[in-house]
Amino acid sequence: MRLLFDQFMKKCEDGSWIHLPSYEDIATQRSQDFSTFIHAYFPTASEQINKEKLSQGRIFTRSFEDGLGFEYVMFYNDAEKRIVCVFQGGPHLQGMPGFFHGGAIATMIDATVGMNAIVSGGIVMTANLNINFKRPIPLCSIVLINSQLDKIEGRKLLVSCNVQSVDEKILYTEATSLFIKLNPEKEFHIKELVLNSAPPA
Ligand SMILES: CCCCCCCC(=O)SCCNC(=O)CCNC(=O)[C@H](O)C(C)(C)COP(=O)(O)OP(=O)(O)OC[C@H]1O[C@@H](n2cnc3c(N)ncnc32)[C@H](O)[C@@H]1OP(=O)(O)O
Repeated sequence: MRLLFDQFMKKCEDGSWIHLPSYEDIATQRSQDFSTFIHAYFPTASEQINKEKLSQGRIFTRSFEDGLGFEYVMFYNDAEKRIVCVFQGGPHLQGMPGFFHGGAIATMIDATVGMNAIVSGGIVMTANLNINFKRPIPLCSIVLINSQLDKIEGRKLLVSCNVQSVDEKILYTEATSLFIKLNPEKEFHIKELVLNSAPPA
C-alpha cells in the first residue's frame, strides 16, 4: 500500500494528479453549509431526521477502527476526469469466508465514482449503481478502483469503474453509475472546495 501511495504521490509532483482529501475532511470544512443545503433540498426527509442522533453521524467508510475496515486513498486526474482509488479492506469487511462482502465492495465503488462525479460535476447523489461481481476479492488484499467520467448530459453524470488487482491481471468487478446533480450553480464551489483541501503533494 505504501509503495503504491508513494508511486502516485510521485505522479502528483507535476500537477497532473491530485491526492484527494478524505470525504470527511471536505464535509467538516463546510459542514454547516453542506448540511443546510441538503436539508433544504429534501425538506420532508429532513423533518424525519432524528436531530439528537445527527451529532453522532460519521462517514460510513471512516467509521471503523484503523486497519479493520475501509483503508483507502484516492488520486484524481482532472484532464482525464478519472480517479484511481488504492483500497485495502480490513478483516471486518468479510462476506464469504476469506473474501470481501459484496456490500463493502459496492460501498467503495460508490465512494470512488461518487467522488469522481462530485469533482467533475458538483453536488450530486447516486441515482443508479449497477455492479457485476466477476471474481471474489481476497480479504485484506490491495486492489485498484479505476473510475472514469464517461458523459455529462444536463444534470446527469455517467461514471464507470472497475476493480482490479494491483498487477492488473485480475478483473474483480465492473460497474456503471448514474449521478444526478442537485444544484448546477454550485458546481465550481464544491470542486474548488475539494481541490483546495487536497493534502500537499
Ligand atoms: C466522496 C464521497 C462520495 C459519496 C458518494 C455516495 C453517494 C450516495 O451514496 S448518495 C445516497 C444514495 N442515493 C440517494 O439516496 C438518492 C435518492 N434519490 C433521490 O434523492 C432523487 O431520486 C435524486 C436526487 C437522485 C434525483 O431527484 P431529483 O433531483 O428530483 O431529479 P429528477 O427530476 O427526479 O431526475 C432528474 C433526471 O434524472 C433522471 N433520473 C433520476 N433518477 C434516475 C434513475 N434512477 N435512473 C435513470 N434516470 C434517473 C430523471 O428521469 C430525470 O431525467 P430528465 O431530466 O431527462 O427527465
